[in-house]
Amino acid sequence: MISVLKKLYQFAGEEQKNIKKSIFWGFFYAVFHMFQVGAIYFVILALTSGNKTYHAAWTALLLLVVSIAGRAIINRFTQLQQTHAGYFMVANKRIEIGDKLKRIPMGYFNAKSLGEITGISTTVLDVVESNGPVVLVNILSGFINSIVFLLCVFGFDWRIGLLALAGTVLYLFITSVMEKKSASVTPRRQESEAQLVDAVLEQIQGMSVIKSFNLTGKGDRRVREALEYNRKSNLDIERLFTPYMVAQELSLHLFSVLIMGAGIIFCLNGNMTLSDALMTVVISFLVFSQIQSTGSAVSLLRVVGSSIDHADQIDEIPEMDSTGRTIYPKKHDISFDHIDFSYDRRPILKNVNVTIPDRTTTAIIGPSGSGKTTLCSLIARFWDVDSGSIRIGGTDIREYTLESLMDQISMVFQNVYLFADTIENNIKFGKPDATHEQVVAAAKKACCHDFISALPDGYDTVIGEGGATLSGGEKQRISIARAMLKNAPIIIFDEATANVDPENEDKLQKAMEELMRDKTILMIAHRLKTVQKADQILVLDGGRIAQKGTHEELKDMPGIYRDFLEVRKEAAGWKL
Ligand SMILES: Nc1ncnc2c1ncn2[C@@H]1O[C@H](COP(=O)(O)OP(=O)(O)OP(=O)(O)O)[C@@H](O)[C@H]1O
Repeated sequence: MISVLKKLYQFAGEEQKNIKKSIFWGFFYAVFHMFQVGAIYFVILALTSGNKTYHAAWTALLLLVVSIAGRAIINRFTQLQQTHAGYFMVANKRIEIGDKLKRIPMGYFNAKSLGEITGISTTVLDVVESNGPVVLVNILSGFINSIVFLLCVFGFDWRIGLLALAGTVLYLFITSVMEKKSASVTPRRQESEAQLVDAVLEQIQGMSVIKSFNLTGKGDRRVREALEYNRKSNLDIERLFTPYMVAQELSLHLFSVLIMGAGIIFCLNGNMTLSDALMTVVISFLVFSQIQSTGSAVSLLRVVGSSIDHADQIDEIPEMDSTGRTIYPKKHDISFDHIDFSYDRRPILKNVNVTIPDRTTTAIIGPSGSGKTTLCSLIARFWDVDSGSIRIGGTDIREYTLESLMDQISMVFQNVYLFADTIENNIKFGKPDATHEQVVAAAKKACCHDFISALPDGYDTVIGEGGATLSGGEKQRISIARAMLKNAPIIIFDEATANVDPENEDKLQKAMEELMRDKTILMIAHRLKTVQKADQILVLDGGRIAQKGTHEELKDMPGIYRDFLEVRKEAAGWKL
């Protein structure tokens, strides 16, 4: 239990000061609580001594008022401190996770699903946010307050003190056994919650497919299974905890009765005054209240601890960018030096050895699955090569910091992702300090100014998550405007013509030509015109460079490119 408390305290980071304050004020809360006990004692003394004056009643009333007001004020401050600590310690962790995810290989997103990461950032951290500081403060101040109360009881009567101590020790023993047992079931609950988030996310993302295949009602099998697993793991926790909770309750009730009985017996035997015996009855009701609230917090502590472990798993993923330098090369030629690359253990690119000279355009073509997208992704270090090296301006890309590497590159892919934000902010994504005029200029060059201006809120129009409220062609042109504004010297381009109507295709083409001027371009080409105009054509086949040259050099040479030209429109699996 102590190790989990330490872990939680360390997790709080900068918020430790608020937690410390909360515990400090928690001590005074207990002192004000003792005023209430004092008030009762005053009344009992007055009633049993026969000295029935208003003085005792007023004193008791004053003590009660001070006790209630003091606790109310302290409660208000500690609640604020705890909410602040909970919110900020988790907000900091969420920002840390976001930063971390930018620095890890994309392969992680294959192995760990989106749902797992979403689950950690939402439900898992929510548990820490809403319970972490409360649990920590309740346990620590609960212990301090119990000790203070016990010392007072010992001061009052050592025999009653011993009974109260025995009850407390028994209660803590049962609590600690329960806490250890819970270690075996709480991680399973975390896992089931992450699975549930994963299943729900997948269902929402695939909703259009579910609807189009009329699978409503059947498509939620994974969600149902995840719900069932979640229900079962929650019930397992309850089943495991219930007997211990009953034992906790019984032990405290037993010792309350023993304390009460002892007071009465001592009084009857003449070993205790009537007023002290009455006070003992009062003590029997109050003495365990603090330790009881500590006990309930302990059962939550394990859940919070295992949530922290779950969230900390993300820290253990090795980062890609630990040794990079900030480099801004003068030239932006890209060279692939005998590179091999596999996804897990499946070889995809084999001995690729080619250079893309500075400020030239290289078109990559090849059958679906030949490795075109993979080759492009390696330049931005979405993954690292297995062997060989990729250099930009003569320097291995692994020597760049991720920031300085990404400053050299703009990527425009077919699947454009736009954030649920204004169009202006989406265009400014690669250059957040750009002015409105610069945004408009980029949008004009990318042929999207007209359709943006026609929207009711123009550049301030908020687009749906992923660009849901725009057409495919509009999204692509916005992503080109984004790349134009960033003005990186290297453009990696998936020439997108699929699902774009002829009018949009012309506009897209114009936008692309504008973007490509004076840049080093690596383009997955789909249009014959683009391929013919390229300074260099790479033909990828089965992860190898099968042919390399200009259109003029390759068009009459026997080989894949010539076959491709001849049958380009009919050939299955080729994209044009
Ligand atoms: N993230 C990934 N994890 C594992 N395998 C992958 C991943 N991405 C692609 N692959 C596999 O690697 C191979 C090459 O894929 P890649 O997308 O690079 O081909 P491509 O030539 O761009 O195809 P297309 O023209 O259809 O877009 C394919 O067999 C694909 O299944």
